[in-house]
Amino acid sequence: MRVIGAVTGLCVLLIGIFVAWSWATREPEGEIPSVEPSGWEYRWGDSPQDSAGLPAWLNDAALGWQPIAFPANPPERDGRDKVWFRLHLPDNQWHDPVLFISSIDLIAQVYLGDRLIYQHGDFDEGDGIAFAGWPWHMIALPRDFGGQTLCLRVFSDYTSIGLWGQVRLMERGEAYRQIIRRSAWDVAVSALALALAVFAAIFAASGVERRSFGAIALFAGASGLMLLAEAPARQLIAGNPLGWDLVRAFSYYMLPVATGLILAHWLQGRARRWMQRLWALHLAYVVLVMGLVQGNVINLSLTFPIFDGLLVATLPAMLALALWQWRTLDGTQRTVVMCFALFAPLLLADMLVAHGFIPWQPIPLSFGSLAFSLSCVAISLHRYHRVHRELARSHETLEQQVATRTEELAQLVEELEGLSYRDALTGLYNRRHFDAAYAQAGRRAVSRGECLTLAILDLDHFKRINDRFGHDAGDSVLVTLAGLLKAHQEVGESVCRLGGEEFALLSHASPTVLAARLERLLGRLLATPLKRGEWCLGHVTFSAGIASYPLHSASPDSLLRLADEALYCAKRGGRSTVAIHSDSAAPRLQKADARSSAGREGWDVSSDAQPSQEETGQDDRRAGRGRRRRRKGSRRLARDRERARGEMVL
Ligand SMILES: Nc1nc2c(ncn2[C@@H]2O[C@H](COP(=O)(O)OP(=O)(O)OP(=O)(O)O)[C@@H](O)[C@H]2O)c(=O)[nH]1
Repeated sequence: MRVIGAVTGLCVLLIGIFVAWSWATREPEGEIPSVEPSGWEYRWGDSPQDSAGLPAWLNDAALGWQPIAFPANPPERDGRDKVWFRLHLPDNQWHDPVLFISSIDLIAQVYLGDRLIYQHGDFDEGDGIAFAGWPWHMIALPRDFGGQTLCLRVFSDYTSIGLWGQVRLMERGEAYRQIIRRSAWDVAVSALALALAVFAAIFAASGVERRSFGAIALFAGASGLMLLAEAPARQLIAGNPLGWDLVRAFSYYMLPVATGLILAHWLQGRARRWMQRLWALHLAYVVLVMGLVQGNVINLSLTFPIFDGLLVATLPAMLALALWQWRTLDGTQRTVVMCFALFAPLLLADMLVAHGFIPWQPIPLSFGSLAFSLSCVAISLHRYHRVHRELARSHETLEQQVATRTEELAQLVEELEGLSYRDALTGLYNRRHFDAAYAQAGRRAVSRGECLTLAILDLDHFKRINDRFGHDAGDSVLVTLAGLLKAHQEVGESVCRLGGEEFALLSHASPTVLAARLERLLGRLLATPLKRGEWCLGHVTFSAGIASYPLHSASPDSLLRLADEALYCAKRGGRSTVAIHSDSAAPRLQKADARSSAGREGWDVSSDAQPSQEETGQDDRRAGRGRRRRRKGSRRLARDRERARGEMVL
C-alpha cells in the first residue's frame, strides 16, 4: 500500500510539473521581451553618508566610477569586501517591470535614485556581516524608472563579489515563467531521486543488501535534495534562502560520501581502503562544517570553496580507484562506474562555473544525477530480485529437507512403534500387541459372527532348562519355539509372546483344528530333541489351553480366562498336552494329547470358574490373570513334587 501511495504521489507530482512546464513554455502574445541592461559602472569601497543619512555616492555624478561590462568581480580587488555598481536605466517598456538577478555575492542594497528599493542581508550587524543565502532576486521597479539611476551597494568576503548569472529587466510574469521553465526538469528528477531514495531506504530497512541499499538511498536522497535546493523554483516552495542553502550544502557535501560508500563496497584490498578513507574524509568535513555553521563560527558561504577544493582532489581519485579495479567489477558495477564517470565531470564543471572559471551557464547536473541514481536503482533491483530468487530457492531446499526429515521421523516413529509391539528376544508380537489384537479380533468376531479361537502355550519345566543349561540356553529354546509357532502360523492368525515362557495364538480356526495343529507341533518337538551347540537340551514340550468364541463363551472377552483354565488343566494333567475348554453346558476341559495314548483320550476336567456371560471383558481378563497367577503357584508346587520324584522331560 505504501508503494502504491508513493507511486501515485509521484505521478501526481510529475503531472503537476508537466502542466507548469506547458504554461511556462507557451509563447505569450504581445509580451515585450526581456532586456539585459548595459552601461554598468563600479566603484570600490563604501559610500559615506550625507547630511540626510543617505549614501553620498547616490548623487555623486562622475568621480571614481569605472565602466564594467557586467556588475561582478571588478579588477584590482585587493582584498576589498565592498563595492558599488550603478546603471542608468533605459526607458520602461513593461506593465509590471522587475529586475531579475540570478544571484548576488553576498549582501546587497538596491537604490533607485535616492530611494532604497530592495535589500538582501544586513549591512549593520555588529560582529561581522552574516551570510543570507544565495536566492534569486526579483526587484520590483516603478513604471517610471526610465532614465533613473539604479545603484547597488554590495558586500562580499567570498571569492566573488557582485552579481552572478542573469541580470535582466523584464515583465514579472515572464520572470516567473523562466523560473518554472528552468526548474521543471530538475524538480522532476529531484522528485524521482527522492522517491528512489525512499524505496532504497525501505529495502535497506527490510534487511536485504542493507549496505548497498543504504548507500544508494543516501546517494539518491542527497542528489535529489541538491537538485531541489538548486532549482530556482525552490523559492516558490519556501521563501527561506538560507535554509535552502543549508540543504544544498549538506546534500552536496554528502554526495562524495554516498558515492564512496557505494564504490568501496565493490572494491578490494588497497583500493577499498583508500575509497573508505576518502568517504570518511568527506563525512568528517560534513560533520565539522555543519557544526561550525550551526555554532555561528563560520559563514556557510565560506565552506563551499573549501569543499570544492577538496572535491577537485577526491572526485578524480575516486574515479581513478574505481577504474583501477575495472577488471574485477561485474557488468552492473561497471555501468554504475560509467555513470559516475559522467556525473563527476558535470559536478566539476558546475563548480568551475560557480567560481567564475567558466562563464555562467546552466550545467545539466540533473542528467548525471538521474543517470547515476537510475543505474544504481536498476542494479539494486536486479540484485534484490536475485537475492529473492536465492531465498526462494533455499526456502524450497529447506522445505524439501523438512519433508525428508519428517518422512525419516515418521519411519522412525513407525519403527519405534513396531518395536514397542515386538518382543525383543523372539521377534514375536508382545503382550501390548496381543491386548490390542485380542480386543480388535473380539470385536470383529462379534460383528461378523465369526469364530475366534485363542490358544495359550506354556513351556513345560522351563525353569529346569534355565537352571541346568543356563539362561542363554533357555533364551534359545524360547526363540526356537517362537520360530516354530511362526512357521505354523496361518494367514489371519496372530502369534504373541505373553511373557516369560508363555505364548498366545489367536486364530479363526475351530478349536479342534487348532488343537490338531498344535499337537502336530508338539509331536515334532517330542520327535526331535533340541540342541544347542554341543549341548543336547533334550525334548522340550509345551502345554496348551484352547478356548473358542462362540463355542465356549458368549463373549470373546472371556476367552483368555477360559484358555488359561484349559492350560492349567493341561499342566495339571501331566503337561505336554493340548487341552480344549469343554463346550458342554457345564464347562469341562477336553484334552488333546499329542502322544494320544488311548488312556488319555477324552480326558476331561471340570472347571469351577465359568464366569457369567454378562461380565465385562476387562473384568474377565483381570480375574483370569489373578487366577492364573494362583494356578502358576500350584503348578510350581506340582513341579516341586515332580522334582522330588526325580522326573524330568529333558
Ligand atoms: N531364559 C529365560 N528364562 C525366562 C525368561 N522369562 C522367564 N524365564 C524363566 O522361566 C521360568 C518359568 O518357571 P516356572 O514359572 O516355574 O515355570 P516352569 O518351570 O516352566 O514350570 P511349569 O510351567 O509348571 O511347567 C523361570 O525360571 C523364569 O526365570 C526369559 O526370557 N528367558
